[in-house]
Amino acid sequence: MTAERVYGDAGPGLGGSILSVRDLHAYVGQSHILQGVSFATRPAQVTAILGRNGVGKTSTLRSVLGLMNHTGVIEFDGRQISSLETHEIIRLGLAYVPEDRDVFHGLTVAENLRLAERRGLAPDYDRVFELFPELRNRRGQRAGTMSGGQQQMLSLARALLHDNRLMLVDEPTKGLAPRLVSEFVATLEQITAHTSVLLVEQNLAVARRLADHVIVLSEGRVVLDGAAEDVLADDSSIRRLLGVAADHEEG
Ligand SMILES: Nc1ncnc2c1ncn2[C@@H]1O[C@H](COP(=O)(O)OP(=O)(O)OP(=O)(O)O)[C@@H](O)[C@H]1O
Repeated sequence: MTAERVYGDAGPGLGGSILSVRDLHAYVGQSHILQGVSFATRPAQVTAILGRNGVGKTSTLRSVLGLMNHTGVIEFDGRQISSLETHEIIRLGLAYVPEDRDVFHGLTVAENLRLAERRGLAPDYDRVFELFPELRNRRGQRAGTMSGGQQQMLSLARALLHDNRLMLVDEPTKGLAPRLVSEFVATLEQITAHTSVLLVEQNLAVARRLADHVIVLSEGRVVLDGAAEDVLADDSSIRRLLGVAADHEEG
């Protein structure tokens, strides 16, 4: 199944793309969650996956990471990774920032960061503290006592300790107060300036600010795929598929 509308040249299997997904099917028990998802990220760009609740956005990220039962072809840097274990996939240079913020509440900021260090690689604490100066000041604080926004920063910081070819980031602004969303997006903009990102995002204003390329999922399938400015300008499709107007600004 191909997208119902493809804008420009964003078809699956695009030459030079870091991640290419073809005919991805994923299952939870008897439920057929992803029903032939195909797309390719573009080099050095932010690809946003949009869609209503439950359409399979998180399942797409989890399948790429080998965390979900799936079939199909997933290529990372030209290498087929569908049959690899998650730890092998991560080691190829893929970072995951999950929706539920993978911080250890009982551990301090410094301990959370130390646990994210990868064996044999030098962690880049300078980069992390430059992006998140507040975390330097809170090194001794238990993560569970920090605000949602601060925990989200820590979750991102854990992924940024090492260089990655691609970051998979799931709804980073979810649950953040509107005032914090804008601040957080500014930090994400700095990160996306030099790292390719596959971003799941429900907030259209955030997608508009960060995404170069957009795919829209509906019922486990890609239904729109193209340059962000083209896809997000298609008001009737956005209204139908996301339930909001394309010019709706939130947060
Ligand atoms: N572990 C699971 N057990 C049962 N159902 C699941 C599981 N994981 C996903 N699903 C179902 O698969 C469908 C897709 O879920 P997924 O989380 O991928 O959607 P989503 O687009 O990310 O939604 P949301 O925006 O709500 O996070 C949903 O109907 C969800 O209930």
